[in-house]
Amino acid sequence: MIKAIVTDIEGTTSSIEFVHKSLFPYARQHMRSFLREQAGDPLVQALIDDVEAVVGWDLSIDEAAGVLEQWIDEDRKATPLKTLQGMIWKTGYQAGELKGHVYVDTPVYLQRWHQQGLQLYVYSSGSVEAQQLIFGHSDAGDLRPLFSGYFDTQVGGKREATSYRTILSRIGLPGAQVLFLSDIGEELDAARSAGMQTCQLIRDTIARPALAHPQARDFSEVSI
Ligand SMILES: CSCCC(=O)C(=O)COP(=O)(O)O
Ligand SMILES: [Mg+2]
Repeated sequence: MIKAIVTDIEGTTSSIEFVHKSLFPYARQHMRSFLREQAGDPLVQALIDDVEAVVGWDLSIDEAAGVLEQWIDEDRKATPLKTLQGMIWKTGYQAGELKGHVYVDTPVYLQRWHQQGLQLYVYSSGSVEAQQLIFGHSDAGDLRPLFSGYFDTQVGGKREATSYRTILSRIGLPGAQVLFLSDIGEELDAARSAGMQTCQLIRDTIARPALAHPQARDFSEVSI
């Protein structure tokens, strides 16, 4: 019996278009000025140190901005980039320049599953702060009260089974009682390797069907 649902964001609760055409361009547009203004913040400096560790040499602020802009263009899921994006998006949401997209069925079924007593969690490459922002400032209002917890790449990459084992140990349930929702077959494969139940969301024609997993066109078709 399913007792918890862990959901991906991009392509699952929210559209890929919103992430790639609104969120990523917003972060790219503001990355350089954000780094220039916030370089004195020890957290920002530590994130730049993490970028330097990946590229293998010291970077000026402008060079770091150039690397991070390139990573945005390449859709890299690097943790320092994801943390910085969340910090930049926070300003955008607070200024009303960003509104978190969720599909119309997303709040309806999150609410229904929550009322049924299921525990709801998020696992996204976006930072925990970014996850709380998109659901806190969503088209359907503040959805954060529905969630019991959030996981990002601090637990590991989404295509690695060990990440899902870590999530299971944090949730405190066996994999057989946890359903993972995602649009990406490799993520579902990794979750299943860790023992989780899976369902692939095929929201649009961009999605690549992974026939090894049950499929749903929206949350109304997800079988609990
Ligand atoms: C938290 S909203 C931004 C999502 C994001 O940055 C991203 O890279 C999409 O990752 P996901 O794991 O949700 O597909
Ligand atoms: Mg996704």
